[in-house]
Amino acid sequence: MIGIDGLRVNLPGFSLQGIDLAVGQGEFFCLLGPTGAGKTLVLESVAGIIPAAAGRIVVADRDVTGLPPERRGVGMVYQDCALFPHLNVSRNIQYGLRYHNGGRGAARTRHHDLVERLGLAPLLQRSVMRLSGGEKQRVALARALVTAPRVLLLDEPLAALDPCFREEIRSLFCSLHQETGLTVLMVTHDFTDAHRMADRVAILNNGRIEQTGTVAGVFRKPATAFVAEFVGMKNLLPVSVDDGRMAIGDWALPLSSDNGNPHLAAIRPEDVHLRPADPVAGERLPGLAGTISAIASQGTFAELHVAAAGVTFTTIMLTSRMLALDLRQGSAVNLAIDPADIHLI
Ligand SMILES: Nc1ncnc2c1ncn2[C@@H]1O[C@H](COP(=O)(O)OP(=O)(O)OP(=O)(O)O)[C@@H](O)[C@H]1O
Repeated sequence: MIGIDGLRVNLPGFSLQGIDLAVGQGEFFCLLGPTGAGKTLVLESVAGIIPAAAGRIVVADRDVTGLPPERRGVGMVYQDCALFPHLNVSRNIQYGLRYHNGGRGAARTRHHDLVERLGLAPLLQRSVMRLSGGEKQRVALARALVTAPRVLLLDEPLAALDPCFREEIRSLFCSLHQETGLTVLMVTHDFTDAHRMADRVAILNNGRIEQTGTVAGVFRKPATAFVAEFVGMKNLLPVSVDDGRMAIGDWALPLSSDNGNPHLAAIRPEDVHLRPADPVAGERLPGLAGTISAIASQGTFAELHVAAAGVTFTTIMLTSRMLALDLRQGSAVNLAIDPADIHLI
């Protein structure tokens, strides 16, 4: 439904360097990456706001590379909503139709349906300056959808919302997507959004795609150290390989022939299980003796750094459990890590 082939964009000081992406009909696809990675530029290229220096963009089987924005069949919602402050809610929504050809009757029906669906009826005459963050996003969404776009582009639509509205708008996007089967390409730098909404994701770094895959695949099996760090693999530890065995620090483990020649072990913090020093009788996971070297409180959770086997492992634990076990800096502990949870890069 959206095809991006070899897209290049050259700007002073930044370029998109050969982006390839295929988003299927009805798919909810998230483009993730740190700030300045080029995510918005990819969306703006699809929307026709930024010209491509090379490559091809296809929307709904039509090559739109040379078409102006209003003829591409895309609707776009921005982080800050980009509503017109001098127009009321109703006129902001109708503005979306200004540059679009199409039946007036059908547009009126869509306008009516969207106003109902998005709960905007009581707000139609209100100035957009007097709306909450969540209401503004609903108006921006209605303005984008009133043109009946073939695809919806969302540029960090949740980033400016406080947590309460964020959940409301997340649920709204999910149900709208399920009801309409619309193809969605959304930019975010929050992996929670991807977990909640996306079928697949691509991770962008400095103008290039590092990895594309299902949310679970990228989360559990990052292809590069950059992606591993981005998805929160707090343990990225050097691996040495010798004679069919590998070692993480002093911890020796078997190396299967499928593992190739890894240089990094990536382990999620929640997969590093910490117990008080004496291993529980019958413990089946391999244990490593260690000492807590630092504790960083995160409120409900605490991040614990544990020196073991000559390296430092990072784990997380409920603060209440940590206090109940009387764990503190310097406490002797035992770490259990299932080798199946070690992802080799
Ligand atoms: N019109 C432009 N002219 C020149 N440089 C630009 C333009 N638009 C974006 N850039 C630069 O291109 C780079 C990528 O910008 P982009 O907005 O795509 O990043 P992003 O991944 O969406 O970041 P964020 O998450 O912070 O929004 C940045 O360095 C930005 O300053």
